[in-house]
Parts: sequence; C-alpha cells; structure tokens
Amino acid sequence: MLRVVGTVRASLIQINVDPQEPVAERRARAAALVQEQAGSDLVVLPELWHVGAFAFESFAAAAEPLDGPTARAMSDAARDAGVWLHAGSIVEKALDGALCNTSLVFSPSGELARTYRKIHRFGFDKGEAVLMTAGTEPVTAPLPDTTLGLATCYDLRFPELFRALVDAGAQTFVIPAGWPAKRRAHWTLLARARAVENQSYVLACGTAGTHAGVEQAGHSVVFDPWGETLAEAGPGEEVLTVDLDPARVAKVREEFPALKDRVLGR
Ligand SMILES: NC(=O)CCC(=O)C(=O)O
Repeated sequence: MLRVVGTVRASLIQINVDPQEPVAERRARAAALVQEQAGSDLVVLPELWHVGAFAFESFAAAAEPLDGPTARAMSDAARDAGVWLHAGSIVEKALDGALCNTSLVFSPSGELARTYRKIHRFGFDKGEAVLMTAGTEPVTAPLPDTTLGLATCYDLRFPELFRALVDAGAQTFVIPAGWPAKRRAHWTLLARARAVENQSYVLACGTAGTHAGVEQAGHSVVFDPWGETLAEAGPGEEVLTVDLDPARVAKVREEFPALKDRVLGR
C-alpha cells in the first residue's frame, strides 16, 4: 500500500482467541502477526488476547509480571518489526500479588514505554470487577507523530476518561477490547462517539472467536477525528491497516473548535 509522507500507518490485529489453542501457541502466533506488520508505525492487539477477556476462571493461572513471557515475546516482536506496539493487555500479577488488566506499549527498540491499568473493570458484581484491581490514572503515550490516549474495552463507556486523555494531549485513542457480539452496536456507536466528541482518531481493536461461552464482536474499527469510518473488520481473525493523517486532528479542531467551548469539568 503506497504511503503518503507524514502519515502514521496503523495495523490492528483482530486475533482469534480459541480456548483450545495453548497460550504459548497463541503468543507465538501473535508475535508472528506483529512481525508481519513491519512497515507499519503502530501495531495494536486486543484486550487479554493471551487468555480471553471473559475467561475469568483462568485469570489467576494466566497472570504474569511485566517481564513475563508475553511481555518478553511482545518486546522482541516490536523490536524485530521496528514498530510501536500496543500489545493489548495482559493479566498482570503486580508486586503485591494483585491482578490488573494492564496494557503494554513497546517502542520500536522493544522498550516497555508505557503501561496502563484499566480503570473501569467490567462485570458489576463478578468477573473482572471482583478479580482485578482497578487502575487510577489516565495514560498517554507520545509517539513521534501523534500522542496516544490509552483506554481498554469497558472504559469506552466513560466519556470523562477520554476528556482527561484529550486534556493530557491525546490525539489518537487506542482501545483494545474483548467486546461481546451481542453488544456490537454499542461498540461501534461508542467508538465513533469518542472520535467525534474528542475530535480524535479512534483505533478500536476487537477480538475474534468465542471463548468462555461469549461470542466476540470482532469488528475492529478506525474512525477519524470527524467520525468518518476509515476501516472496519468483520467478525473473524483479520488485520486492519490504515494510514492516519496526524495533521487532520489539528485541522478538525481548528475548523470546528467545539473542544474550546467546554464549560463544565475544565
Ligand atoms: N471486556 C470488557 O470490558 C467488556 C465490556 C462490555 O462487554 C461492555 O461494555 O458492553
């Protein structure tokens, strides 16, 4: 695909999570898929792809430290491909033993540049909301041509997080997810809403397949700062690659300066 100078090429890997596939095999498959995206600037994987976002009963066994096998494999893949890698999230076993839904962002040298602990845990009175410890801080990740705002799946339902990320300089939201097919309409609607109201790119990377009895929506999608759909996947395993124009964020915000009209919460 010809590249326009000054663009950011982003690849979203909508990987299939099949509980019959050993974690080590999926980890190797994910690393190979990342390496196949050499030439992109940014590669994204979904939420908890190593175990499955709804595989609550496997969270404890799948928990890893930030220098565990998944992080090491993703660091190597980022370095080998020469890409910024948002490696989705892992079940992090923190030093105090707590479990967190932690996103990992690696630089093209393989350095772990940012981590983000999901703030809004899904499940109400069960699952992740009970098993995981919540993050507390919004996190951005400055890349050479755009600043990423990090959010994870259920976070998508909380617009205040995205306002905080915009105020922290975010221009491109990256949202790894394990979003159920039965709520796909919300996934697409909310991702587009976050793009329009924050005049930012949205890279929403879903999961394919069915695990723990929950059919995943897939339908990874990229919206531009005006809410236009740049690319959308189907339900299966697929890689979306799109070229973002970082200058478009400033242009939209300048031509339609709604963000400057905010009164509450500033
Ligand atoms: N993994 C998740 O956070 C699921 C979120 C979800 O199903 C919803 O918001 O709907």
